[in-house]
Amino acid sequence: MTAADSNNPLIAAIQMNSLGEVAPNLARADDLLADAAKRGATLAVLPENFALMGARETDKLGVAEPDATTPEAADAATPIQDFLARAARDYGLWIVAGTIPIASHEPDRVYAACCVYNDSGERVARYDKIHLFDVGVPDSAEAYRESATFVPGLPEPLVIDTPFGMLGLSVCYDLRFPELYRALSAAGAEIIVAPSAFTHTTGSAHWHVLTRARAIENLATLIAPNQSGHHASGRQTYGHSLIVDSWGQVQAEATSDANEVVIATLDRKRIQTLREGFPCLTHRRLF
Ligand SMILES: O=C(O)CNC(=O)[C@H](CS)NC(=O)CCC(=O)C(=O)O
Repeated sequence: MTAADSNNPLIAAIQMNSLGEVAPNLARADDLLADAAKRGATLAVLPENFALMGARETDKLGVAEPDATTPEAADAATPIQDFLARAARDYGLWIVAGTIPIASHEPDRVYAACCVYNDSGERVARYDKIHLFDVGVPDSAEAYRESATFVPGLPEPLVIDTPFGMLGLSVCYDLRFPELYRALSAAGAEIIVAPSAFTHTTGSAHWHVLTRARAIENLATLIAPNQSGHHASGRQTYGHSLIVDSWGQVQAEATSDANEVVIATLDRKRIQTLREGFPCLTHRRLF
């Protein structure tokens, strides 16, 4: 298998243990992307918050950037987005860049933006996380209020045309909202990404079931890189980054709780064959 085999490209989920400073996280992401490219991947997906898992949620405000494709960025520094464009171009790799904090119209809240770069380093899409993690974790002292720092994206499915198929975008907590994935597959998605920072507690209980269910329901390949290990906040994330095929089987899974690249073959033909022979997507009665 080579990267040139466009019907069966290699795809990578990049697991990270991101810490509290941007520069070392970008250096680590750079190494991992280079490794994915060297191993023949044509698409690599970074986890949520790959550039910063800070001591406090509000640390993300301090590193938020204007959207580099807008006039507001003309006089501003955009080091994270510059890095992503450069890495995609240098490594000839499509990159789905987990999430990064991008400025909103509000002074004290930002978007959790998932930007996609093609292998020439052009940004071809931006999805803003729709569902925000405002929860108390049952039977634990853990509580999260993502909406204190983040503005939700508009509730619209985003699917983009790529050389390896129609790619649907989602992030982390979105995995608990199956209607988004229905909307993505209805809009043509064959591959769905879900870059994540699942907590260790909820990941142990739900990560494999949620990712596999979304793949099974939609007969779509799911690429779900996760944060892993302990972070500057003292929190622990679950790891077990996954590539799940369109029949819901785990094709590749991270085995460490550190930085790791997991790679699998995307079988595009199988997605089509499955959808024709097992047409549950066309048997829908409600949505
Ligand atoms: O915790 C951190 O520092 C980073 N986490 C994140 O960035 C995001 C928002 S708080 N995590 C999730 O959405 C977890 C969802 C989840 O775990 C579930 O749905 O069970």
